[in-house]
Amino acid sequence: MSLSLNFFTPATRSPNLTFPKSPLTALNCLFPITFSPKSISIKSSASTDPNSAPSSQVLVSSNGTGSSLLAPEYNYSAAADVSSIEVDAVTEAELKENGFRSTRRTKLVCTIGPATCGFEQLEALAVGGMNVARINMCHGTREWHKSVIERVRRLNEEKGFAVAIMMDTEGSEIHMGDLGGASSAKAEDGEIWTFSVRAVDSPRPERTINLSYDGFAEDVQVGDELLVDGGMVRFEVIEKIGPDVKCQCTDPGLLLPRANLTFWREGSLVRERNAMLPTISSKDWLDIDFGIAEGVDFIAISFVKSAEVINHLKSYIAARTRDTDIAVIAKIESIDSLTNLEEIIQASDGAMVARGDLGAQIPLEQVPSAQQRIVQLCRQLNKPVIVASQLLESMIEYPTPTRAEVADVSEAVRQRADALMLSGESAMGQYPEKALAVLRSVSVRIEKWWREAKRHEAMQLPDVGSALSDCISEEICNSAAKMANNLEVDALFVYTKNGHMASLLSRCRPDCPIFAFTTTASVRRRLNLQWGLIPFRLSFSDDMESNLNKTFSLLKARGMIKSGDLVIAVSDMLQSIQVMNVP
Ligand SMILES: Nc1ncnc2c1ncn2[C@@H]1O[C@H](COP(=O)(O)OP(=O)(O)O)[C@@H](O)[C@H]1O
Ligand SMILES: C=C(OP(=O)(O)O)C(=O)O
Ligand SMILES: [K+]
Ligand SMILES: [Mg+2]
Repeated sequence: MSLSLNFFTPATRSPNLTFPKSPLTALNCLFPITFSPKSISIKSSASTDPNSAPSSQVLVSSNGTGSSLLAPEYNYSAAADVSSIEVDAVTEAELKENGFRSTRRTKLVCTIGPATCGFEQLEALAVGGMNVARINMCHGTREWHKSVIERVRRLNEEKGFAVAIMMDTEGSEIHMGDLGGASSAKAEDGEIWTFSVRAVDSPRPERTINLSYDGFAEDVQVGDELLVDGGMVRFEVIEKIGPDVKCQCTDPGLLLPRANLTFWREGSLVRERNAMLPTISSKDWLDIDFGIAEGVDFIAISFVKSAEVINHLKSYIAARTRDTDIAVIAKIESIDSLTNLEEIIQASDGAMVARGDLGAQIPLEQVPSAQQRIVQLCRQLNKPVIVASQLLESMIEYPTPTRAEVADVSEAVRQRADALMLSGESAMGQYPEKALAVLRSVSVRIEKWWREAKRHEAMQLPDVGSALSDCISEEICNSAAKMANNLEVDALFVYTKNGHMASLLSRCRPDCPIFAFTTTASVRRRLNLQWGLIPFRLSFSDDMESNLNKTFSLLKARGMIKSGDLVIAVSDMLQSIQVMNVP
C-alpha cells in the first residue's frame, strides 16, 4: 500500500511542521508529532515533555526500509497464546474471508421468546449475527428468563461469543392480562367485549379482558376509543358498569397477551390518572433486582417520562454492583419522553426508539420524524440508539419481508442508528433466523452503498465532556476517524478500559471498522451494542508499544490482519494517535 506520509527519513521530530492533511495540522498545535517512514505518532503533550528526546514509539515500517523500530518484545510468541485474545468466531471468519470492509457496522438485537429460547436456537441467532439478546419482562416467568440468561452465558463461554443481555421492564402503563394462557384472542367487528379491572375467573369468560390498571373504569368515558397495541384492534366504549367497561369492536384483529392499551378522546390520547403511574412499578423493581443478580448488561426502562427516574435507577444499580456496570437504556415511547428527550438521553447510557408504543401515543405519521430526531440526538450526545418494533413484522408469518419493510430497515441503517431490534419476529415468529438474516444483509448492503457513494453528510458533533482530558479524547477520536477516512486505512484500533474512547470513535461513524480492545468481558459485551465496534477482550498494559506488538502478533496468527494493513491506533491510557502498517 502506498502512503503519502513517508517523506521524513530517518525519524525526526518537529513540533512546528505543517502537514498537508488538515486533521494533523489542527493537532499539530496541541501535540508534538513524531514522523518516521510510513508512520506518525502524535502524543499528548500532557504526557510528554516537548523538549525531551523523542520517546520510544511504536513506529512500524511495512517494507522493512527505514529504521527498524519494532520493540524487542515483538518476538512475543503468538502461536503459544492465540487464545489470549477473545473475539467471536463469526467475526473472525468474516474478517478472514472477506476482509475489513465486509464487516457489518449496524448491531442487531433479538427479543428471545418461545421460538428462540433453546440452546441451539440461541446459537443459530448468535451465528446469524445477534449482538444482544433481549428478554422482555412483560412475558414469561423469572425462571424462564433465568434459563435464557444461563444459555446465553453458556453459549458465550463455550463458543466464544460476546452476546450481551438486555432486560426490558414491563413498565406500569395500561395493559391487558395474559388471556388465561391463550396465545391470542380474535375480536370481530361489532362484537361487545368487557374490559375489567376485576380479577376475572379462570378459565377466562368469553369476550372478557382483564386489565392491569385499577383506575381504568374511572378514567374512561363513554365514546372514548380504545386502541390495543397502538391500533392493531380498536374498540369504542359504549357503557360503564362499575369496574366493567363494555366496548364494541370497531377494527377487528388479534388480541395478544399483555398487549398495551391506550384510550383516545376526540382524536387525542387521554392521560388522566394513568399519567401518575410510576415509570418503574413494584414488579419492575423486583425484575430489576433479578437483572442485577443475574448480571445482565443492559436494563431498558419502559415508558420513561423524565431524567429523574433514570438517575434514580442508575444510583440504585451503582449501590448494588461493585465490579460490573449495567447500562441503562431509556425507551422513548411516550409523549412525555419526547417532551423531555434531551435530558432523558443525557442521563441514560443509551436509548431505544420503541416505535410500537410510541405509535400508540403520537399519530403514526409523526413516528418517522421522531425516530430521526432521537437517532440524531443520541449520536450527538454519544449514546447508543436502537430502532425497534415492526421492522420486519410480516416475517412473523412469512419467510420473506415486504418491500416496505426492507425500505424501513434501510432508512434506520442510513440514519446510522447503532442497532436494529427484532421483537415478535424473533420471539414468537415462524422465521427468526430468516428475519435476522434480512436485517444482516440489508444492513451490510446499505452501509456499503452509502459508504461508496460517500453520501454521509458530516454531522456536527458537539463536545460531550467538559473536563480538559475528555475534550482531548474527543479531539483525538474525531481526528483519528477523519484521518482514517482520508487515508483509507483498513481499521482503527482503540485500547479502552471502560469503553468510552471506543464509543467516541463509534460516534464518528468512520468508513473502516473499529477494533475495540478491552480488558473485561463485561465491557466487551456492552460495546457489542455500538455501531462499527468489533469488541475484543485482551489484557493489555499502559505501554502502547507492547500492546500493539502483542495485538499484531495475535491477530496475524489468527489470520485476521496481515502485513501491510494500514491501521490507526488510539488509546485511553496514553492520549495518542499512531498510524502504522502492520509489520
Ligand atoms: N418471554 C416470552 N414468553 C412468551 N412470549 C413472548 C416472550 N417474549 C415475547 N413474547 C411474544 O412475542 C411478542 C413480541 O414481543 P415484544 O415486542 O417484546 O412484546 P410486546 O408485544 O408485549 O411489546 C409478544 O407479544 C409475545 O407474544
Ligand atoms: C420496544 C417496545 O416496547 P415493548 O415491546 O416492551 O412494548 C415498543 O413499544 O416498541
Ligand atoms: K417491555
Ligand atoms: Mg413498548
